Amino acid sequence: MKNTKKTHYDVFVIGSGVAGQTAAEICREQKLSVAIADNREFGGTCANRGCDSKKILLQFSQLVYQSRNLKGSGVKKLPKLNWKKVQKFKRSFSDPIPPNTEQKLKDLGISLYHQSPKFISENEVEVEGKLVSADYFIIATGNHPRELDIDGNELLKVSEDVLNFKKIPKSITFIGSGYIAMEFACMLATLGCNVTILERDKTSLAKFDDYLVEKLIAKLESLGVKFVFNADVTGVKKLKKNLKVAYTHNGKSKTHKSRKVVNATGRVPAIEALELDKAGIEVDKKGIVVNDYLQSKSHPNVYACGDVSNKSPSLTPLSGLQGYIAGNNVVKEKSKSLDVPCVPSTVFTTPNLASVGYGESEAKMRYKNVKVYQGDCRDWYHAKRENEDTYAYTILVNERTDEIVGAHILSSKANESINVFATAIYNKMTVKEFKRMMLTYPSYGMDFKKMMENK
Ligand SMILES: Cc1cc2nc3c(=O)[nH]c(=O)nc-3n(C[C@H](O)[C@H](O)[C@H](O)COP(=O)(O)OP(=O)(O)OC[C@H]3O[C@@H](n4cnc5c(N)ncnc54)[C@H](O)[C@@H]3O)c2cc1C
Ligand SMILES: NC(=O)c1ccc[n+]([C@@H]2O[C@H](COP(=O)([O-])OP(=O)(O)OC[C@H]3O[C@@H](n4cnc5c(N)ncnc54)[C@H](O)[C@@H]3O)[C@@H](O)[C@H]2O)c1
Repeated sequence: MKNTKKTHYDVFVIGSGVAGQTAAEICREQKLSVAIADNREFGGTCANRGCDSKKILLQFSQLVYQSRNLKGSGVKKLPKLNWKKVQKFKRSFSDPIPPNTEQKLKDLGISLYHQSPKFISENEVEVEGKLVSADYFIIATGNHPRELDIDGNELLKVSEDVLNFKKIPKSITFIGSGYIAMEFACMLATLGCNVTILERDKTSLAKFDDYLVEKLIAKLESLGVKFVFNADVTGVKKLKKNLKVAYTHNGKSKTHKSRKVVNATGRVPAIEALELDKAGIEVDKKGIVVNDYLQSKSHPNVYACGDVSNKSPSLTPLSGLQGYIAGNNVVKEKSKSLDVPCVPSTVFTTPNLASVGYGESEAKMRYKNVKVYQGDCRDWYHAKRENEDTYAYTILVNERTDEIVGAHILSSKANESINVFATAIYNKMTVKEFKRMMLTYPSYGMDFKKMMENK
C-alpha cells in the first residue's frame, strides 16, 4: 500500500448502479460522510449497458417487424436501417450517463473512487493505494456474465458486445436461451441475421409460463431462429471467417459455424475482486447472503443490495428497492425490511412475454383450487389489426377468494399492459372487482376482462 494514512467514512458504497446510487444518496441526505467506488464507468449496468440501451435498439427492429406485418395492408416500402446512426442515437443516451452520474454524486458531497476496493477486514478496505475504513459498507456490485469453462472461452461475446455491434452480423450463435438470448435473437433475426440458439435445458425461459413460452419459441422460429435444446457446448474454435462451436446433442458430437458466438448462459454475482473472504463475508451461489434487512449474515455492519445480494430476481426495479432498504437501514437500523409481493417482468421479444405473480405450478401448490384462464387470441381485434399471429394468455385465480394471483401475457404491448395486472395483484383484486374497473378502449388492458370469462 502506497499510503498508510487511514481515511474514514461513515458509509462506503461499492458499485454505482441503481442499487449503490440509491443507498449512497439516502445516507448522504442524512448528512453521513459517504464514499462510493466503481471499477468501471459510473452509472451501472441498466443505464450504461443493459435495459435502457437494449430498449433503444429493439424499437428499430420492432419498427421493421411491424412494417413487415402491415406490408400489403397499406405499407408500401419497408424501412431500411442505418445501423451506424442507430448506434449513435443509442450512445446519445448512454454516453452522458457516467459523467452525469459522477457530477450528481459529487454535488451531493459524496467522495468517488475509481477502482475495486479489496477488503482487509470487516471494516477496512484498500482502494487506490489508500487504506479506508468505514462504519458501514454497502456492497452493490451487481452481476457480470458467467464464465464458461470451455476451450475457446475467450472468443465468446457477451450482451455488452451485442449492444455495441457496428453492423448486424451475417450469423450468430447464442449459448443459452434466457432473457438476453431471446431478446437479442429476436432483434437480430428480424434484421436479417441467421440466428441459432444452443440451450442446455429442454426449453427456453424456464421460469416463464410453459404454454406461452412454446408459442414464443414458435414465433422466433418463424422469424428464422433455430433452436437446439439439450445441447451441451464443449468448445469454440476460430476459423478464417467464422467461429465453430462444438456441442453434444442426444449423445452425438456436432458442430455449428457462425460469425459470432455469444455467451448468454446467465449472470453471476460480481464479487471476485472484493476479496470478501478477508472480511469473512458469507456468499452462496446467488450472491452475498443477507437477511431481510439486507445485512450480511456474517457482519451486520456490511450490507448487500441489488443483483449482488442473494435475494433474486435480478431486475432493475428490485435493485432500486434493495438500495432504498439498505440505505435506510444504515441510517436507522432495521427500519425497513424486504417484502416483495409480486415482481412484474418482461422478455422484450416481439411480441413481449410479460409475467407477474405466481406461475401455474406455484399457484397450485399455494391454493387448493386454482382457476386457469388460458387461451389464444390471435383472432381478436388487436392481433388482427396488427396482422400479428401471436397473442395469448394464462391468468390464474384463487377459486376460493376469486383473487387474481398470476398473469402471463404474450402480446405486442404486454410490457406495458402487464402493469394493469401488477396493480390488480398488488391490491389483491378479485376478478369481479377487476371487471368493474373502467379501462380505455380500444386497449390491450380492456382485453383482460374478456380473457377472464368462463367459456
Ligand atoms: C443486457 C441486459 C439487459 C437487461 N434488461 C433488463 C430489463 O429490461 N429490465 C430489468 O428490470 N432488468 C434488466 N437487466 C438487469 C438489470 O440491468 C440489473 O438487474 C440492474 O442493472 C442491477 O442493478 P445493480 O445496481 O444491482 O447492479 P449494476 O447496475 O450492475 O451496478 C453494479 C456496479 O458495480 C460495479 N462493480 C462491479 N464490481 C465492482 C468492484 N469489484 N468494485 C467496484 N465496483 C464494482 C459495476 O461496474 C457497476 O457499475 C438487464 C441486464 C442486462 C445485462
Ligand atoms: N428483460 C429483462 O428484464 C432482462 C433482460 C436481460 C437480462 N435480465 C437479467 O439478467 C439476467 C441474466 O440474463 P441471461 O439471459 O444471461 O440469463 P438467464 O438466467 O435468463 O438464462 C440463461 C440461460 O442459459 C442456459 N444455460 C446455462 N448454462 C448453459 C450452458 N452451459 N449451455 C447452454 N445453455 C446454458 C440456462 O438454462 C438459461 O436458459 C436475467 O436472469 C435477468 O435477471 C433481465
